[in-house]
Amino acid sequence: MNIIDYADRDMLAINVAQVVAGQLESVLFSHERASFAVPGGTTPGPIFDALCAATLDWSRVHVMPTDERWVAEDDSRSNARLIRKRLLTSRAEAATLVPFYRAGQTPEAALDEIAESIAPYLPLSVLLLGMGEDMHTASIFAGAPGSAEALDAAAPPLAVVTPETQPETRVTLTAPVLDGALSKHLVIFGASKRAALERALTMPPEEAPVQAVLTDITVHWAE
Ligand SMILES: O=C(O)[C@H](O)[C@@H](O)[C@H](O)[C@H](O)COP(=O)(O)O
Repeated sequence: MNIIDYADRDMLAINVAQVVAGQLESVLFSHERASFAVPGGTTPGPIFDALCAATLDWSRVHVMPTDERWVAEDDSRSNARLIRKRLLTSRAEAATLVPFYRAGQTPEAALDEIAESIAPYLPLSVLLLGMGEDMHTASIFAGAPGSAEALDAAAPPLAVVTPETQPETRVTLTAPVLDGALSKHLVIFGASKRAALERALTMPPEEAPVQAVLTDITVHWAE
């Protein structure tokens, strides 16, 4: 795990966008397409704002959420909504979103169909993750129903997790898929998340799910 400290969040957003754009572009030099999984929450927005203007062949990039709250895309909590609004705009509008939410279906019933829709894009070319102060990442929340399955080394690509701290059920990429990404980035802001990451290094994944994806990852941190 490599940690890069930035002078401020703007510097971080610009640099992470440049690094990710470069990694996507180099994948596209030797592959027909590239896949990019991104988190929800408040962290990625500024990175998306910088990345969406990058000059690369976005028409060959498939973007998916690392996890989705099981809400309609017009719901303010939807990650697909965040991605469409902040990332798939400007030059990146040409990219393809691979959404998880399926209207009228339960997460459990939709899981196989979603797994089929993401299968062509695995392993992930580039992964961007966030982390909660409780050391969850994607929607793998310690102790939540479904998280043990999501952390299993033999887990299928997706799991349904129902964190009691969250207002809705989640569908998340599982640890093997996240950890198997070819280029991995974790972005965290603030002293408390930095301390939480340090704690996670001394804990098992069952108690600190982010621990399951920390091999060969670049952590980007700003106050
Ligand atoms: O859907 C989500 O919410 C994210 O995928 C989740 O894993 C997020 O990265 C963390 O909860 C951190 O959220 P903040 O960026 O808001 O701190």
